[in-house]
Order: sequence, then structure tokens, then C-alpha cells
Amino acid sequence: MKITVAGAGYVGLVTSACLAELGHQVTCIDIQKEKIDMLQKGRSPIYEPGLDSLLEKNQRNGQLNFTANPHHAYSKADIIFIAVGTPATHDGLADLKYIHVVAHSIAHCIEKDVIVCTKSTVPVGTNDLIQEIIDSRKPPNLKAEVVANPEFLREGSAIIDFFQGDRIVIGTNNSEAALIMEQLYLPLNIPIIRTDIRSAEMIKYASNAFLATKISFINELANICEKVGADIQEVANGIGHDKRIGPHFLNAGIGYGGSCFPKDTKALVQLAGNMKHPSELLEAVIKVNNRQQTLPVLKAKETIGSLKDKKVALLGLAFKPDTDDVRESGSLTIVKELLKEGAVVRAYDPFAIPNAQRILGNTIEYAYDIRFALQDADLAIIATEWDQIKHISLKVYGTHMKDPIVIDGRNCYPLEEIQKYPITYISVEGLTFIMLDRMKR
Ligand SMILES: NC(=O)C1=CN([C@@H]2O[C@H](COP(=O)(O)OP(=O)(O)OC[C@H]3O[C@@H](n4cnc5c(N)ncnc54)[C@H](O)[C@@H]3O)[C@@H](O)[C@H]2O)C=CC1
Ligand SMILES: O=C(O)[C@H]1O[C@H](OP(=O)(O)OP(=O)(O)OC[C@H]2O[C@@H](n3ccc(=O)[nH]c3=O)[C@H](O)[C@@H]2O)[C@H](O)[C@@H](O)[C@@H]1O
Repeated sequence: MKITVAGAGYVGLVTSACLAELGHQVTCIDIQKEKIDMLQKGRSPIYEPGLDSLLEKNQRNGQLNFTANPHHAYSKADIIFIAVGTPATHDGLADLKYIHVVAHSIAHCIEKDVIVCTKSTVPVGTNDLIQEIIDSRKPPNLKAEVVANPEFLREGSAIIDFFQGDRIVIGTNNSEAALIMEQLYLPLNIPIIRTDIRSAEMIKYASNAFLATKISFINELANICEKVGADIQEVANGIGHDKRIGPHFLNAGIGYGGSCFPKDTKALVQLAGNMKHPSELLEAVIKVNNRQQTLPVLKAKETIGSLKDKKVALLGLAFKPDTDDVRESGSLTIVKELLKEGAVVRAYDPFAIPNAQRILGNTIEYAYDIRFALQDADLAIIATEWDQIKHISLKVYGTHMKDPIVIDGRNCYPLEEIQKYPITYISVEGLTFIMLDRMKR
């Protein structure tokens, strides 16, 4: 099958590399010339475990190529995947400008019948719009069938998610297009759910909104646990054993970040509002998350008072481990709050420093080594649960910090372990208990 993927971002690159791995002839197009130049030279613009080797192998064997030329990309394709960004506009709606440009481009370039498959997360009704744009501009003798095929991969495990995902959703009323898409995905042996286009679009928003709700729920509960002296990790374990609740996505912490949960929850709230059906539940989910991201700085002030001129080691900049993505990362909120308080910040991250630097510039210092970040710090805040942070010897806090105070926004260390060290440790559970405990030691 000749496949074109529009967009060389996280979704576009993973889709391109994995479809090439399945033996298809894949062309990936992006409007950013410098990205394409980099990819053509064999370098990936993003960090995603396992992606580099798949890109390298499939470029070398001729299954995968990159271009910035729309005619070259679209004219002969059997299937075109749209994987361009749909970022939030100022009012929280999904910005569809990139989608519109791709749809126009496809309409003008195709020279044969084609299936256009939307992987980008788009509000309900967008695929109908894409169909209209293409139908009104394409050569009249050609057929283009638009199919909704939302993507559920997670950054950091995107390749595994492609090959071992929980489900594939194909939204179309056209049985011929559905069959072709089902054939494409058949080798993966993943359950395929076939729906109409609008339901497929809604499944994507509903999935992300449900997961975000689970996170805000557990964070809300963590804050109540702290007040009443219960341990949120024990509580999560206890409720997670109920099959109807499940053990996943119950990690309390500094809230959800990333390029999707924040934008997709906001987009769904806006969509509901536009339909005169305000979503009170999702509004609360967002509010809880915003508050949660500022919690480490509130804890810091409660613990050491004024943060003015205090040296803070921020451990982790990525919105989660195993990615270099800092979009909507909780760390960015923490930095903003710390700088507002007059603190001096030195941040460690194994992969995300270049992306963070593009946003934060020289407002903070950067450290590629945890020890350097901790050196002489008054306080450490853990924002991302990287293995490099979880597996560090806890002695290091004592040897490098003045009087070690660690605010752990990701519950990285077992309490029985941390209690062996002279560290004031404040995690997203039982603050008072742990602080008193240290004083007793
Ligand atoms: N990042 C993720 O983990 C997931 C993202 N999604 C959704 O997939 C979509 C893409 O997300 P990301 O890959 O994170 O975006 P991204 O921002 O990393 O990449 C998008 C790429 O599209 C390119 N682009 C823009 N206009 C173009 C055009 N006319 N032709 C060709 N390329 C064009 C951009 O230059 C950019 O490289 C979004 O709708 C997102 O919500 C869905 C599931 C997972
Ligand atoms: O639409 C998308 O882009 C994707 O969004 C999420 O994937 P992703 O954002 O890559 O990462 P997650 O693992 O879901 O984590 C999102 C955020 O929630 C936080 N989180 C996650 C789980 C948890 O228990 N607690 C928690 O705070 C993470 O730290 C992170 O900041 C979804 O999991 C994917 O299915 C979806 O395709």
C-alpha cells in the first residue's frame, strides 16, 4: 500500500515508522523544511524510545521517505493519514488551521482515488468539514473518502502502543473504505471498533477526558487524605483492586500535563458550552488540575517560608518520563510560580532541556546532572518521575544539599526507604506525618 502521512510530529513520525515496519511504502510530509532536512539526514526531531532505530532501518531499506513537497507526497497515495497539530486557541477550542491547509493541499494534489484518514484529534464534525473541503476542490473524476481514525498512543511508549494498543477506532459509513482500513490494521491483531464518523471523533475526546478525570479525582482525594492522615497510595491500591475501577491512572501527583489532556479537556468543555450544555464535571477536573500544579510551591512556602533568593533544584522538566516533550508540563507552572516568589531555579532533565530552554530561556539554570542541580540547593522539587531520579542513591540529597528538604510531586520513593535518611521529605500524601517523623529521628 502507498501511504502518506501529513505531519512529522509525535503521531506522524510514529505512524510513518510503524506502517513502514509493516511493509508499506510510506512518505511523510511536513511543512517545516528544517524538520524534513533533519529526518532526511537520519536524525529524529523528537525523543521517543525505539523510534530512532525504526526510522533508520526503514529509511535505509527504502520503505520510508520524507518530503516537504505536497505534490510528491499526495499525488499517488492510496491512503493519506492526517497527523498535523490541533493546538488550543485562546478560547480553548481546537485550532483547525493546519487541518484546513492539509485538506486543501490534498484536494489540489491527488491524481487517483484515495482514503483520507484523520489521526489528529478533532472536534465532532471536523471530518465532515474535511470531506467538504476536499470534495469541492478535487478533480471531479476522483473519489476521496474521509475516515476518522483517532490515535490513542502515549508519548514515551508510542511504538509499543502502536503495535499493542487496546483498540483501533475506524469511523466511517463507507463499507469499502472501512474494509481497506481494517485490512491495513489486521496484522496488528488489535480489536477494531467500527463506528460512524462523529462517534469516532467523540470517542477520542471522551477517552482523554475520562483519563484526566481519573487523575483529578485521585489528586482531590490525595489532598483530603493529607488532611485526615490517610495515605493516598494505600487508598489507590485499595480502590484499584475493584475491577470496575481498575489500578491504572491512579497516581496522585502534580496533575496532568502534556500536549493533549489539557487541550482536549478544554476543547470538550468549549464544545459542550457551545451546545448550551456546560460541562460542570470537566470544568472541575481542569480547576483541580490547575491547582494541583501549583501545590509544590505552596508546600515549599509552608515549609521554609519566603522563597526569595532560595536555591531550588527542580528535578524533571518533561511532562512525564521517557519523552522530551514539555508542552503544558507541570514543571513550567512550577518554574513560573517559583520565579514569582523570587527563587533561583536550577533544573535537571535527561532529555527535555533543549525544549524547555526554548520556552524558559535563561530565566533558570539547567543541569544535565542531578548532583549539579542539587549542589547547595535549599530545596529540591521532583516534578517528573524519571528512572534517573527514582533510582538515585538517596544519600545524594544529604551530600549535596545544605539541609535537604525534598518536595516529591510524583511519590518517587517508598516511605520506609526515605525514612532511613536525614531528609525532610514531603510527598503528595501525609505531609505532617512525614515531617514530624524526621524530627523524631
Ligand atoms: N502527541 C501525542 O501523544 C498524541 C497526539 N494526538 C493528536 O495528534 C495530532 C498531532 O499531534 P502531535 O504529533 O503531538 O503534533 P506535533 O505538533 O508534534 O506535530 C504536528 C506536525 O504537523 C506539521 N504540519 C502542520 N501543518 C502541516 C501541513 N499542512 N502539512 C504537513 N505537516 C504539517 C507541523 O509542522 C508539525 O511538525 C494532534 O491533533 C494531537 O492532539 C493524538 C494522540 C497522541
Ligand atoms: O491524546 C493524546 O495525546 C494521548 O494523551 C495521553 O497520553 P500522554 O499525554 O502521552 O501521556 P499519559 O501517560 O496519559 O500522561 C499524561 C499526563 O498525566 C499524568 N498522569 C498520568 C497517570 C497518572 O496516574 N497520574 C498522572 O498524573 C502524567 O504525569 C502526564 O503528565 C493518553 O494516555 C493517550 O491515550 C492519548 O493518545
